This record gives sequence, structure tokens and C-alpha cells, in this order.
Amino acid sequence: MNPNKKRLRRTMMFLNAQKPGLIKDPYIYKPDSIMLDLEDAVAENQKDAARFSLYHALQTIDYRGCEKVVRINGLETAFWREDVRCAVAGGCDSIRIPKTESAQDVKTVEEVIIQSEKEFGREPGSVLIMAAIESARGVMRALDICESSERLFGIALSGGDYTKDLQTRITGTGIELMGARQNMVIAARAAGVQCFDTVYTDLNDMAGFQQDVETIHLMGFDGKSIINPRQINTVHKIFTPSEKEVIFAEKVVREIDEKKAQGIGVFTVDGKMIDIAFYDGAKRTIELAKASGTYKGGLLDD
Ligand SMILES: CC(C)(COP(=O)(O)OP(=O)(O)OC[C@H]1O[C@@H](n2cnc3c(N)ncnc32)[C@H](O)[C@@H]1OP(=O)(O)O)[C@@H](O)C(=O)NCCC(=O)NCCSC(=O)C[C@@](O)(CC(=O)O)C(=O)O
Ligand SMILES: [Mg+2]
Repeated sequence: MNPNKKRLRRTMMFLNAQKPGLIKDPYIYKPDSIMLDLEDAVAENQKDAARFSLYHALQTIDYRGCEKVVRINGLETAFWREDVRCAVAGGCDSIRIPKTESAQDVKTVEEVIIQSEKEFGREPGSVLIMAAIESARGVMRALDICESSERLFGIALSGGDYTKDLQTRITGTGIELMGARQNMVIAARAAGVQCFDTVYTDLNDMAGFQQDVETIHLMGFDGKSIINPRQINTVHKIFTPSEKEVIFAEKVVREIDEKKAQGIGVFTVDGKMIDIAFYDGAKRTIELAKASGTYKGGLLDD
């Protein structure tokens, strides 16, 4: 398995691949991933210019550990094949497929990735895929999409296009996204891939943004697509376990290991009932804190 498949992706920040001011140094804000956009942020008559700029950025800029995802144009357009070739030639880590409606959409893009890896001397299997789901049909087929390819590391809800398809609108309350969010997280977990929430477009409503991030964190998402560096800290704070949470998780793991050896299945930690069902969650909290760079281990050491 490509080791990057499960990497930390709390924040995936969109930027227009055509704008030098955005693509030159987004790593200074420390998002986990950047998503260089060739799709909706780029006007129809600027697609060639955006591709040119994307290729040179990928070839010349050291993005210092940020994952480099390229959002290609949709499969209904004349642009997407050349987008894939250019992104793979440049050295992208992953391709984001917009408006994914079926497992076949993923396989179709994968074929061109395979050809491009050969053409440009990239290691076979090195370019990963994420699928953005932006329609009712896509949501209904989320599990098939999640299981479509070994290269697919996750799915992402795209709320703007999705609510248009649903004949509603983004309200800021999340009501209109509830069913899609729930269905997609369940599908992603069933398939063992990651799940990302949609962008929050009101940059002046940071309280609304925080509420939105807290909701999707509790729903089980792995992270969120974002549009601006101002949104990074809020997401990282909510998606990174606190010291209190890590201490509790360490205690749970230690107690379960010890009690198992003593033949005890259920007990309490800090007054809370614990049994084996809590083990994986506690381990995940510790791993997430380590991957986030906030914990190196040893919190319970004397
Ligand atoms: C919104 C705005 C114009 C505001 O600009 P402003 O300049 O007013 O922002 P400021 O805060 O003043 O910027 C302070 C400093 O940060 C720098 N800075 C800003 N943004 C940065 C960034 N993204 N990356 C790196 N750097 C950045 C800026 O250059 C400045 O640097 P400096 O001058 O040095 O101080 C800008 O953010 C922006 O373009 N965002 C990305 C928009 C985009 O790509 N949309 C397409 C994807 S969504 C979609 O398609 C819908 C979807 O598909 C989604 C789904 O799939 O979920 C669906 O269906 O829903
Ligand atoms: Mg969209």
C-alpha cells in the first residue's frame, strides 16, 4: 500500500492554480494538503495558462511536506485528460476528481494516471486519487466509489454543487448537508478510506465556521476542504487531540492491556466505564496526536 494513503489530512486548502500569489508559498500557513485547482476557480479560456503555471509550480517549488493534490476538470469536459498528464508530469501526489458519480469515473481517470506515470517516469502507483462527490447520484453511490480503486485514499463532499443538485442551498446550519455527510462517512468507514467535508465559504463568519467544524469532527470526518489560510487554525485545533484527551487515551490503553492480563474485561478509568470496545479509539487518538506533531509519547511516564 502507498504509505501516503492514510496520511494526516485535517486541512485540504484550495488555491487557484493560475494565481502566482497563491501558489508560490501556501506551505507557510502549514495546511496538511494543498489542492491546486484547475476546475471551477479557473475560467474556461484560462485552462491552458493554469496548467502551464501548475506544471512549473510543481516542478520548481518545494512545498515542504504539504501534500500536493491537483483538482482536475470534470470528466464531461475536454480538459481533464491533459490536466492529469500535466499534474503527473509535474510531480503531484494526488488527483482530486470533481463531480464523481460512479466507480467507473474513478477507473476512467485511473487509466490515464497509469499511462501518465509510465510516460513521465513516475513510480507505478505513486499518484493517489480522491473523489469529490457533488450530486445526489454520487452520494447514493458513495460506497461503490470508495471501493473503486486501491489508489483512492478518500472521498470529499462538495456542498456547493451538491446543494444545487438537491435543489436547496447552503444555509450555514448544515441541515441541507446532513444526509450526505452521514452517508458519506459511513461509506468511507465501511471501505476503510478517509472522508472530508466541504468548504465553508463565509470568511467573515468564524463562529459559524467553528460550529461547522465541530459538527463534522463529531460526525467522524477526517478533515475539511478549506478556501483560506484563516480557516486552518480552527480546523487543526478541533481535529488535534488535546493533552487531556491524550492522557485519557494512554490510560485506557494501559488499563486495557493490564486488565486483560488479569482476566478483567470491564472496569472504570477516571469514573468512566471502559471495555475492549474503547481500545482502537484510544489508540487512534494517540496516533493522531503523534501525526499532528503535538505528542511524542511518554505522557504517563513517571
Ligand atoms: C476567497 C479568496 C478569494 C479570499 O481572498 P483574500 O485575498 O480576500 O483573502 P485574505 O484572507 O485577505 O488573504 C490573506 C493572505 O492569504 C493568501 N491567501 C488567501 N487565500 C489563499 C489560499 N486559498 N491559498 C493560499 N494563500 C491564500 C492571500 O494571498 C493573502 O496573502 P498576502 O497577500 O501575502 O497577505 C481566497 O482565499 C481564495 O482564492 N481562496 C480559494 C478559492 C478557490 O480556490 N475556490 C475553488 C474551490 S471551492 C469550489 O470549487 C466549490 C466546491 O467544488 C467545493 C468543494 O469541493 O468542497 C463545491 O462544489 O462546493
Ligand atoms: Mg464543486
